[in-house]
Amino acid sequence: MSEGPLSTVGVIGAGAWGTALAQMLASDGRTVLLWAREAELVAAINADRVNTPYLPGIALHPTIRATNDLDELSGLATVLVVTPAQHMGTVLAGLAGFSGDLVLCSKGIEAGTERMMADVARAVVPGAALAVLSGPTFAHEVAAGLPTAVTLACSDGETQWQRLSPVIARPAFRPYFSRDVIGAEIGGAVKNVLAVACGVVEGLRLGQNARAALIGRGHAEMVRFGVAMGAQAETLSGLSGLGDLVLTCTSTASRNFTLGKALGEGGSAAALLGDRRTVAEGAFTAPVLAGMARERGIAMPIAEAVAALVSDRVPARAIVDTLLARPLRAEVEAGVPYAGGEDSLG
Ligand SMILES: NC(=O)C1=CN([C@@H]2O[C@H](COP(=O)(O)OP(=O)(O)OC[C@H]3O[C@@H](n4cnc5c(N)ncnc54)[C@H](O)[C@@H]3O)[C@@H](O)[C@H]2O)C=CC1
Ligand SMILES: O=C(CO)COP(=O)(O)O
Repeated sequence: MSEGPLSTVGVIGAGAWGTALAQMLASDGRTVLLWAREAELVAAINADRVNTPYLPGIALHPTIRATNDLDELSGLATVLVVTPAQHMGTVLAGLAGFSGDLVLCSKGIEAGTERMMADVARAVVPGAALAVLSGPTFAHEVAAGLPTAVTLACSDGETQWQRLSPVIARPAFRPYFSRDVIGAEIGGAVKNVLAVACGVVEGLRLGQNARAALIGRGHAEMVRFGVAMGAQAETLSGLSGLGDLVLTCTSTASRNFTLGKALGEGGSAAALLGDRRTVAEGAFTAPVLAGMARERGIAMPIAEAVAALVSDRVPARAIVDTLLARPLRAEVEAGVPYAGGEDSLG
């Protein structure tokens, strides 16, 4: 299906992912309005056609225009939101009256409120039609035009998909339709936490078996939590769940994995998080995710371990010992990966 004359698309957030999405969207010649928080970045993108701080080495298409003014995006039909998860609510407050399709691309859970990104957006921009775009998508690969597939979960179902898919799909960028908004959100948020854990395995040189075990048992945690929150298990085994989990748990291109590796090598979380410019969402999601799981009686020992680690409460080696000492149990119970058990990681 074609969308007629190419519509202008807005992108909020000019970090690596927002800029890569703008580049992908502009690849068919359409205008993309890219909102950046930093005035100097707006000027640099418009003058030099490159986003050196966040996506260096990519020559941006001429139809991308950066702006610092959210009002410029308020009348568009489609806007992608790509801020760090913890700042989405504050930034979206500047677009409160928006009534088009708002496509949420950030991965995380809001600390303090325990809100998923769609809950944040629904509260702040009540007139928008929400969708979630999530999947295995390293920004630099999408910006380079390499083949990529994502879940596009539409809260308004097929009608919204018919509107959005021609705007978002490109020959090498394939969205797959879903109605499972919460499932797509949980996959992206939880995999960041698990990627930190896989980085720790690498930093401690625990081997490939340990990494695969962590991906398998981490996925079990994702499914337990997701199903309890109303997600479909199938979504969590798809692109935005298992697909993204495998990508981020196996590559030093992942910021979350790299953070975990440095923690495994003995770095302190406070020091590692203190002066980074780019966002490792798992560090912010782990404590709130672990808290939500505890409140609901859902066993998530790996998420608990990462929460303890990013708070500098327990050293990495001690956490591994605790995980290995857990009682033996069934792998699957009544169709859901085993849900029982208590853990204490400090
Ligand atoms: N980089 C990637 O490959 C992918 C990232 N994502 C998600 O996209 C979201 C954005 O990540 P990136 O684009 O990678 O960011 P980034 O790490 O490249 O850049 C950090 C961004 O945070 C913004 N920022 C810093 N302080 C802020 C504040 N107080 N208020 C508002 N914005 C602030 C900066 O302006 C910049 O845009 C995250 O939720 C991430 O999980 C999703 C898929 C792929
Ligand atoms: O979400 C991502 C890939 O899908 C990016 O992962 P990192 O934030 O760990 O780099």
